[in-house]
Amino acid sequence: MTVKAIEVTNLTKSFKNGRGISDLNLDVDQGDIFGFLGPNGAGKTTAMKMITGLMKPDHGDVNIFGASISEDYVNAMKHVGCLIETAESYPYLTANDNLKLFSRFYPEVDQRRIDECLAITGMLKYKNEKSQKFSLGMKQRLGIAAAILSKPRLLILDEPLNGLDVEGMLEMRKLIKQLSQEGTTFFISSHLIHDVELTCTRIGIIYGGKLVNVEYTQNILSYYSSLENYFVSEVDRNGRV
Ligand SMILES: Nc1ncnc2c1ncn2[C@@H]1O[C@H](COP(=O)(O)OP(=O)(O)OP(=O)(O)O)[C@@H](O)[C@H]1O
Repeated sequence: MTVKAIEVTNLTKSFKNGRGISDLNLDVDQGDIFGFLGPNGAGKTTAMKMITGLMKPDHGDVNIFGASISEDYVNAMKHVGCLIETAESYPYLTANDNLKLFSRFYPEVDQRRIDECLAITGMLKYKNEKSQKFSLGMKQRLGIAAAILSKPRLLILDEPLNGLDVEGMLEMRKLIKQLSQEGTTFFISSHLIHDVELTCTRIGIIYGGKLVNVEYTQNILSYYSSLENYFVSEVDRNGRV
């Protein structure tokens, strides 16, 4: 049996205001483009921060390719690239120099690979421009370029379409599919139902801090006319909170 890309067990985080994540259990198989779909405030970023070790859960654990985030962080994150919340870069450095700085964590990443990542994300033509002049979409692409530098087996992306225009969204979707065909597994959070429907092979719906259901996109679309109809029906079935 192949090891799961991500295994989340009983993940719980309760903020002082009573909101957070409650007893989240989910698996992401290798090869999935897993869409973590939920409205604003559903708990996507909180879950993703715990999955990538940026936030400590109250309970539960996460295994990535079999290694525990809480007990074996370095091994768990060894094959992971991530982009959580907004893509940060050094504004006074060029796109190229930002990636060079980032690549110091990865001895195998050379200038050729940096150029390759800039090309893959459509940023090669802005290679020598400082990131302070970049639009949100360009910063997002630079963030993805940084996340794929080390050729990670798993990419964890929090709202990767944030700030992208229609053309940017099409390109990002194409990029995700291309990397997926080359063997990368994805865990992507989004509140954009239409985009998740077009991009993801499996979908987990999160609502009010709880995972409502997980299903293959193909199965959803064989029973429902759109992901939106499925989403509304699942949320209703599980009781709006
Ligand atoms: N540090 C915190 N302290 C208190 N409450 C928080 C904290 N971080 C998040 N929350 C609350 O937890 C809930 C989940 O927030 P989270 O940012 O995970 O949602 P999200 O699904 O990523 O939403 P969005 O799409 O708007 O980014 C929200 O109600 C939010 O107000």
